Parts: sequence; C-alpha cells; structure tokens
Amino acid sequence: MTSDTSPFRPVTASRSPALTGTVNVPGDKSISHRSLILGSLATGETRVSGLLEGEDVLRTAAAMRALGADIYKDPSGVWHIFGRGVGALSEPDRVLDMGNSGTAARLLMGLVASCPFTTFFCGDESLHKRPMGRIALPITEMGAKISSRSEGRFPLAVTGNQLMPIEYELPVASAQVKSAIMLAALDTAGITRITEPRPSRDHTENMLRHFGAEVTVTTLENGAREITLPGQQELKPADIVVPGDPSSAAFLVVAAAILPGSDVTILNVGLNPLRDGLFETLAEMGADLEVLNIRIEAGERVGDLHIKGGPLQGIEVPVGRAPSMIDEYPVLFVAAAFATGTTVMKGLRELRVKESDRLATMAAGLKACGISLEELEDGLIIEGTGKAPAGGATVSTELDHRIAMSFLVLGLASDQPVTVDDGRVMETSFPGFVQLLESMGALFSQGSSS
Ligand SMILES: O=C(O)C1=C[C@@H](OP(=O)(O)O)[C@@H](O)[C@H](O)C1
Ligand SMILES: C=C(OP(=O)(O)O)C(=O)O
Repeated sequence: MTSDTSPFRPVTASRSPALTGTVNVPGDKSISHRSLILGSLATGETRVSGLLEGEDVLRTAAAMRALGADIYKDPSGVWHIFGRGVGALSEPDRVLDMGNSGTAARLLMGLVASCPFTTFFCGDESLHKRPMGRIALPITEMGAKISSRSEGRFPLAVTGNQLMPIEYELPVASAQVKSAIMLAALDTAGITRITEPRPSRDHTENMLRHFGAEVTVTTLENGAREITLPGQQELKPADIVVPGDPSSAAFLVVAAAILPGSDVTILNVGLNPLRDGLFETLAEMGADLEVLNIRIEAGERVGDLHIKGGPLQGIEVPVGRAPSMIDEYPVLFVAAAFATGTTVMKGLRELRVKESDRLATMAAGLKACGISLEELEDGLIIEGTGKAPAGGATVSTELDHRIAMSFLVLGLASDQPVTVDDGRVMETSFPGFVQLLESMGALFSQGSSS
C-alpha cells in the first residue's frame, strides 16, 4: 500500500474454541466500486447504504471525486453521490492512485477512455506487477491511446477520445475487462457487443439496469454469454443497498466449518449466482451449510448463511465453476487441508495474476504449515488427512489481503499458531476482520507467536 510506510504489523491466530454468533460482514467490494462509478455517471443524487469502506473502494471514491463527482458520507453512514451525467467527467488535476485495487484500476481505465483528456494512473507495488494489457487492448481498439511501461503495466496514462463501438471476445472470463469495455461504451455512439467464454460476475449489468439503462444478455449454446450495450444512454440515479460481501463471508464460513462445534449465522450476504461457487463446493464437501431468507435487493440476490462445524471430504472441483468463486480459492485451499482425502482444483491460471501469485503464495504457506500438496501450472492438488494440520509457520502475505485472511483462518484450527507477516493488508477488503472473528470466539494476538 503506497501511502502507509509504517513497519509491517504481524498478526497471529491460535487454536480457538468453537465459533458462535449471528453477524454481518462488510459490504460487497465489487458492488461498492460500481455504485461509486455508476452513481457518478447518473444525472442527480444516488444514495448508497452499506458501502464497503475498505481501502480499495475508498481509492475509487477519491478517483471519482478527482474526476468531478461530488461524493460525501452523512453522519448516519449513507453515502451520497451527485453524478455529472454520462460524458460529463472533468480532467483530474492529479495522478489517480489506485492503491492495491485491480478492479478500481481496470474499471477506471475503461471509464476515462471516452473522456477528452489524459488520465494518469499509479498504484502500489502489487498493482504495478498486474497485467493491464487486457484493458489496453480493447480500449485502444475503440480509439483511446495508452502510454505505459513495457507489457502495459502501471504506471500508465490513458488519453481518451471519441470512441467507436466494438465487438469483442474476451480471451478469459473477467468481469473487470467486461466492465471496463462497458464503461468505455457508455459514452460511445452505437452498439457494443462483448462475448465472454464463461459467465463472470454481472454486477455492472445489474446495476446499469437498476439505473434504467438497456443491457441485453444472451446465453449462447456453448455456455458463452453475449452482452449488448447501446451507447449514450442516460443513467437515472437510484438508491443502492450494498449486500454483505460473499467473498468476505467465505472466511467466516470456512473458519466455522473447520472448527468442530461451531454454529454461525451470517446475515444479508450477497448470493449472486455468479459469486456463490464456494458455498456450492463446501456443500459438496459435506459442510453443514444452509442458505436462508433468499430475496432480491437492488437487482441482486441476497440471503443469510447458517454454518456448523463438521467433517469435510476432498472432492474434484469442476473447472467451469472457477469464475463464480475466483477470489475464494485461497480459503478453499485451507478447507481442503482439513478435509479427508484429495481435493483437486484446476483451471486457475488467473490466480497467478491477482494481488499476488495466489497459487505460489498459498502453496508455500500451506507447505510451511505441514500440508501435503502438489502445485500445478493452473491449480493445486491438496492431500487432507482429516486431522488438523501442524501450523506453526510465519507466512508472507505479499500485499495480498486474501492470503492474510486465509492463513489466519488456518491458524484458528491448526495445532500450532500461524502468523501472517502483515495484517494491514486486510484493510483492502475487510476492515475489522480480526475484531469480528474475536467477537465470535476466535483467538488472535498482534505480533508474532515466537
Ligand atoms: O469485477 C470485479 O469486481 C472483480 C472481478 C474479478 O477479477 P477478474 O475480472 O480479473 O476475474 C475478481 O477477482 C475481483 O476481485 C473483482
Ligand atoms: C482480486 C481481487 O481484487 P482486485 O482484482 O480488485 O485487486 C480480490 O479482491 O481478491
């Protein structure tokens, strides 16, 4: 994280009693980014409750302010966004620092591609390693100009232009790339068509409809999806209630599943069918998991999760399910380490270009905690013994919030404590992670156990 130069803050998780309680997790990160961006493009005031106030989303808020939107949080916690209308953003007078956030970086590159000025972007050490060519390619084809370091990495500048609509086939299922093209297409005359090989999260499509825009989604015979977006539509402001983030709930669900006797309810969790792959997978592994009170709010499926601790079985996770649980693999690897038998997880090359190389970082930490596994080019095969792993390691989080939280969950149920070298990274997506789990019975200490 670029702005904080204080020393690392290690956090240690120790073997804990059963977890209990009824809790809420912070708001969904993907939906929070999109409410700030689309709210800034609507004509008038959008009110957002439950916005995730994690560092990634606060970067988006700061960037949208720099692009001319008026955004503030009232004393009751509701965020107010006074949008400028599609095509009415103004030139930022500073470099937009996207911190650790791939979503903020990529969506905003698409957004400014149709703006008649140059926008400069930078981020932290992790973001500077992540591939941006996947955005540069389609928006350059539409008519924008990108000046970047080699291989299209940050820092970079996007010079916007009057764009041409495109027909674009995504090489991999990526909601970030899809959304960047849709944001570029919003102020582009004509019809843009995007085909994705497998469905990726559709929050941008859902929220555009919630703001009154026309978006058509067709599922093709081979399972691919085609998204059709006519440009230059007006967005009408609409109130948004952000559900709890299923990717954050995932850590609590796995922690409860691997700690015998646990009984936890998580209220108000987003259960978009393109995000719920982890819960389906845990159920197949034998987890005692129920989904209750399913409802639709602001175009998104929401419900409550009830999870009890109990034995898990190793399984082969279907490759096609990966997009619906892409951020949950690190914590699924932890669940697999507690299961009886082999869990095979493949088709995960994308994990190598997240905040860290999540296959390599997780494999190294799991091995250090005494877990047998094989690292493949595109996945992990984990051998669970059905018993608690040894633990007892200090793991490097590599500026990756999901690595930090996954190993802390492991430490709650392993024989020896597990330390992560820097707990600050959790602020990215889950402020208050340690305190929330402590309120359920989990044992943490600041600093290293040795
Ligand atoms: O669109 C989004 O909000 C996100 C899409 C996913 O990335 P990809 O688009 O790279 O799959 C996911 O990993 C990320 O955390 C959030
Ligand atoms: C990959 C993630 O986020 P981003 O791409 O926005 O950095 C994540 O939150 O796991």
